[in-house]
Amino acid sequence: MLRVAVYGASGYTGLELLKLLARHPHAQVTAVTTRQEDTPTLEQVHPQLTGLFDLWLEQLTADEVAQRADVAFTCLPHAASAEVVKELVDRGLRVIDLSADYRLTDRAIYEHWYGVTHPDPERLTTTPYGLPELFREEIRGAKLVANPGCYPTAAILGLAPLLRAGLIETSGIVIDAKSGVSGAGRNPKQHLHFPECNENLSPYGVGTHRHMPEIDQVLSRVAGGRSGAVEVVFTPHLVPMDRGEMCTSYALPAADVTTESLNAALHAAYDNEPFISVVQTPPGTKDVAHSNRCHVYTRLVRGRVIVVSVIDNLIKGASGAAIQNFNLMHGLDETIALR
Ligand SMILES: NC(=O)C1=CN([C@@H]2O[C@H](COP(=O)(O)OP(=O)(O)OC[C@H]3O[C@@H](n4cnc5c(N)ncnc54)[C@H](OP(=O)(O)O)[C@@H]3O)[C@@H](O)[C@H]2O)C=CC1
Ligand SMILES: CC(=O)N[C@@H](CCC(=O)OP(=O)(O)O)C(=O)O
Repeated sequence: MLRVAVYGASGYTGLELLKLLARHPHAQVTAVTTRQEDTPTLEQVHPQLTGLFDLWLEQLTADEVAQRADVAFTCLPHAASAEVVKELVDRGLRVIDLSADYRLTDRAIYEHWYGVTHPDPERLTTTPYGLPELFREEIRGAKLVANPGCYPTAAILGLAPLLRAGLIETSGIVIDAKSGVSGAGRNPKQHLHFPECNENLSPYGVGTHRHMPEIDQVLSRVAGGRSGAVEVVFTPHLVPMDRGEMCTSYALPAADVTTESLNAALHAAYDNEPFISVVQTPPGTKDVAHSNRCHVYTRLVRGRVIVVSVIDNLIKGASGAAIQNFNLMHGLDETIALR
């Protein structure tokens, strides 16, 4: 049995993670942390967890956590997360970081897009990017894994097999993305207030969203330097629904591509993957809601390749992927607690 600590347990990814951990046969949650002075029970913070854990949220030092846990999930905002992660890794814990802190391998790019000094830059080049469908072997046995962002997960899963197969050009990729409001976390903000976001559809972070360099980095690696680095145009939209995420991506075909050859490349990549399905009718976010699944759909239309991918932002886009990485890091069946 692995003893598990969850940092930032009061948030949305913390909640989803705890629901999955509650049914994990090899995990026992022994610590849940908060910055707050009072110590509510998990049930008070998340009534959905009633009866599942006998735990209080606590302010704990890294030394205290190291005595109680073998593994930690850090469900914290970026920058705050790396401050904690470095202390835990130094004390021998394995860590799955749900924040963006270890995803970008270049410190200068991180500091440019996030506007903060990286608290633990030495680990940036050695931390695997936790997308098992692309980097499974690097994740196996790793001490620290960078869980991907939700939008990058959906976008990359749609585009990577087509890039790798040489079916799309590296330049000219456009990603039109949509997310439910839980993607922004539980902390209230004005644009997430019900009268502001209900019955409204709005783009944000146009040209400035920090997931753009993350997608570029991973797709450039997948393309293997073919025609230089990938630079996508990525525009996210906030959709008035609780959860779910869709990326509709457009790319230029690189060769004599057909809808059949596009589908063949996706099938070759995903037919043995437990959580990815290539579908033949346009997918919707409800098809994968509350699951660790991603559905991918592709067509060639008027000389453009279209790829649609859907995930649940809180599961395959965050906590489900974190459990998948936890399983891989510990040599367990990757699908435990996720089927
Ligand atoms: N929501 C999503 O769909 C996804 C989120 N992520 C990433 O996962 C991480 C967690 O996200 P999410 O659960 O949505 O966020 P939430 O805002 O819902 O929860 C984060 C928790 O972290 C704690 N916290 C907040 N600020 C700080 C701080 N400065 N220092 C330490 N602790 C803090 C808070 O707990 P307390 O007040 O009790 O201390 C809070 O409840 C973030 O990095 C996010 O970007 C990644 C993929 C998808
Ligand atoms: C709707 C909404 O606001 N979504 C978030 C995505 C959260 C996420 O996955 O971001 P991390 O990179 O921090 O993990 C955003 O656009 O910032």
